[in-house]
Amino acid sequence: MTADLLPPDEPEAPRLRAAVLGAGSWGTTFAAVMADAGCDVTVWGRDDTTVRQIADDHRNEAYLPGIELPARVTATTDARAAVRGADVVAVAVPSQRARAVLEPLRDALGPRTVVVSLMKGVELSTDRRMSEVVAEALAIDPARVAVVSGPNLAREIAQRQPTATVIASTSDETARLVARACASSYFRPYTNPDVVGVELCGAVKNVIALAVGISQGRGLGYNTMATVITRGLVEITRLGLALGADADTFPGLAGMGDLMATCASPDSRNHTLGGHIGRGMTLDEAVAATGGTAEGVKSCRSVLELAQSLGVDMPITHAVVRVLHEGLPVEQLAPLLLARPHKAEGA
Ligand SMILES: NC(=O)C1=CN([C@@H]2O[C@H](COP(=O)(O)OP(=O)(O)OC[C@H]3O[C@@H](n4cnc5c(N)ncnc54)[C@H](O)[C@@H]3O)[C@@H](O)[C@H]2O)C=CC1
Ligand SMILES: O=C(CO)COP(=O)(O)O
Repeated sequence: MTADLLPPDEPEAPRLRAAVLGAGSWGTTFAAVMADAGCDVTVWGRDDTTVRQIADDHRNEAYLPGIELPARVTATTDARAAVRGADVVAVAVPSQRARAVLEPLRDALGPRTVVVSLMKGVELSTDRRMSEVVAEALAIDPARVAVVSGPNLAREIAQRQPTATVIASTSDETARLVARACASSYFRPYTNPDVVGVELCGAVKNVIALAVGISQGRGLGYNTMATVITRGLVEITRLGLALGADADTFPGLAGMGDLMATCASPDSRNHTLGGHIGRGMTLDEAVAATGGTAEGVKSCRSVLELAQSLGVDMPITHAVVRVLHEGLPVEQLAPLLLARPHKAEGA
C-alpha cells in the first residue's frame, strides 16, 4: 500500500513480496496494480520474449500495447524462483491449465503464502471452481486462498482508470492481506466471505457475455441485451444459491457489476467472440479471430454440468452450449429461449 493511502496514524507496513503466474493481459495488469500498491512483484511467463520485455523494458506489447509497467515489476521464466519468498501469489493462466501449472509448485511455496485466483472459469473434467483447484493442486488450506473478481477489464485498469473489485476468502485475514497488496488510488478492493458466489459470478458472466455477443452479432439491440443480462443474473443467482452462496453477492460488483462491464465492453473477449459467432463464424474461426482467453467457451459446459447435477435450470447457458458445441444453428438461439413455457418473473 502506498503511504498516501494509509490512515494518518498507522505506521507504514512492511513491503509485501508478490508473484504472478501468467504474463497475459490480466496477470501483467494485476502485477502493475500490486506494484502501484507498494509490492515488489515478479511475473512468471512461459514466453522468453515477453518475460525479457517485462523485466528489461517494463512493457508487455503482446498483451498490453502502449502501457508502461511500474519499475517494481520484474519477470522470470522460472516459476519456482518467482514464488520463492512471496507473501502473495496470484494465478492468471487459463482456468483449464491452472492445475497443471500449480501442481509442480507444491513444495516451492512458503507455509504462510496466500494464493489468489484471478481466473474466471470452472474446470472441465471436475466442475471445480478455481479456488478449489488452487487449494487441491497446491495441497494448501482453503483459508490461504482468495479470489479476486469484479468489473475488471484489464486494459482499462492498466491505463489506471478507476474501478473496484471483490476479494473473497473464507479467511478475513487472507482477504485483508490481499486487499492490502492491491489497494491503490485507482483500484478499490472490497472483501467478501462468499467465495462460492463471487467465483460463480465471475465464471458464469462470461457465458452470458457470449450470449449477448451472439445477439448483437445477429443485429439485435439493447432490449435484447438488457433481457439477456437481467435473466442471466437470475440464472447465475439460482446456481449460486443452490451451491450455498449469499444472495447479497449477486447484485454486487462481482455479479451485476461484472456482467455490465463484460456484456457492454468491446474489450471483452467473451463478448467479442460471441459477436463473431452471431455474424456466422465457426467456433474455431471465432476463437482465432478473438485471440486471448475467452473462458466461457469451455466453462459453459462445466457450468451447465454443475447446474444439471443440482437440478438448476440455466436456459441461457444451455442455449450457448448448444450453439457453440452441439451444432444448433445460431439463428435458432433466440426462438429457443423465447418459446419456453410460461413463468412468473420471480419464479
Ligand atoms: N483480461 C481481463 O480483462 C481479465 C481476465 N480475467 C481472467 O484471468 C485469467 C487469465 O486471463 P488473461 O490474462 O486475460 O488471458 P490472456 O490470454 O491474456 O493470457 C493468458 C496467459 O496464460 C498463458 N498460458 C496459456 N496457456 C498456458 C499454459 N498451458 N501454461 C501456462 N501458461 C499458459 C499465456 O501464455 C498467457 O501469458 C482468465 O481466467 C480470465 O477470465 C479476469 C479478469 C479480467
Ligand atoms: O473478466 C473480465 C472483466 O471483468 C474480462 O472479460 P473477458 O475475459 O471476456 O475479456
